[in-house]
Amino acid sequence: MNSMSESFKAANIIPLDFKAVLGLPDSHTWTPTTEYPLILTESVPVIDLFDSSNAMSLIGNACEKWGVFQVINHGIAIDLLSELELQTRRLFTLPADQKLRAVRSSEGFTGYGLPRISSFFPKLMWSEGFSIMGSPAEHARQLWPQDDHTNFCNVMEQCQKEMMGLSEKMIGLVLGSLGLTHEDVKGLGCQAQAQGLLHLNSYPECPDPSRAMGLAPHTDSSLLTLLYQCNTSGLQVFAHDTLGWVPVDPITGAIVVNIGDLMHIMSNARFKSALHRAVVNKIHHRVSVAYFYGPPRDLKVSPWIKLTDPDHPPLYRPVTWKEYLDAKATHFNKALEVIRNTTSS
Ligand SMILES: C=C1C[C@]23C[C@@]1(O)CC[C@H]2[C@@]12CCC[C@@](C)(C(=O)O1)[C@H]2[C@@H]3C(=O)O
Ligand SMILES: O=C(O)CCC(=O)C(=O)O
Ligand SMILES: [Fe+2]
Repeated sequence: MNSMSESFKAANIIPLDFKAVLGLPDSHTWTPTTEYPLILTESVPVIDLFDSSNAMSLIGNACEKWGVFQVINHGIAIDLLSELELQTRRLFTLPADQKLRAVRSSEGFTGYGLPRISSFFPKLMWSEGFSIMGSPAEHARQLWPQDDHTNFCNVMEQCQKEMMGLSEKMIGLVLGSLGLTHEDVKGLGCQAQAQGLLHLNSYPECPDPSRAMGLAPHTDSSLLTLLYQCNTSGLQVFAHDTLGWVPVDPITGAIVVNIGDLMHIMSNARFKSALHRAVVNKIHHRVSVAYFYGPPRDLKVSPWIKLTDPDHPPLYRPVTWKEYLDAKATHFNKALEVIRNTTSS
């Protein structure tokens, strides 16, 4: 085990043992930029799903302006979200060597590791993650070989189920706001085939937050992402009109909904995927949980016919989620440009 963790360390592909360092190591020191200010006078919309009379139009406006909004009264029980936070903290507070038993393989999607976008930056991020697709039992056994991991698995499985349900509901509302029905987008909105990935994020207390980066600016590759911030601030969204970073203040029990790149493609760029980042702080160990919702494995995603006409030609060529993730792994924030039709303006 030791030799494996040593070789990963040498290649810088496993997270730091955050508890073992006192100051910010050079490997994690970013040059602070003042290029884009923090904007405290604006905030992303908060939409009450219980008030179904105008939720759809509020969602449409939020997707056009921000690509992100928060939902309340979404139907996922607060007790389950609290359990989710507890189990997430339980995992990340394990000793570093224990977490490394469940390290994500280079080709794998699941397990413990650095943010996948780390290779695009000269400095490392002040965070670690753990991805789950389907049953987490195998990784849970590696993490807790002696202890009971039933609770961890039950909570993660229940959350995946609930988040899949909420994603389906949100997709319906987002499509509706574009004037589309499930009939128009055959192949989407079918729980049996849609794919979801639950991703736990951990941002330990940081000795020098102004020179560290929790999660560097990125858009998600999904159709949409649900994010539970566990009541600790840190998420910021880039506002393209005012050119600044807007904090997404956590609201107890609220879930953040992000438009991902695949929805950007399907809406023919009417809805922009939201550029966002996570900052860290000195006092709190912040955890968050993202659920990436995507189309069925073999479905080629392309701009919806109904949203295109001679004045609005399809801007992107068809891609599967897997093909898009491959493009993202090579081109990162330029992936959307790479799949843009060359004939469109
Ligand atoms: C399905 C996925 C989306 C994601 C890559 C992944 O395979 C699993 C982790 C996801 C995540 C979480 C942190 C930010 C992000 C850009 C990354 O590096 O890994 C996203 C990826 C994404 O949306 O492209
Ligand atoms: O932790 C957060 O607030 C953001 C997480 C995120 O952007 C992600 O997991 O893709
Ligand atoms: Fe994200």
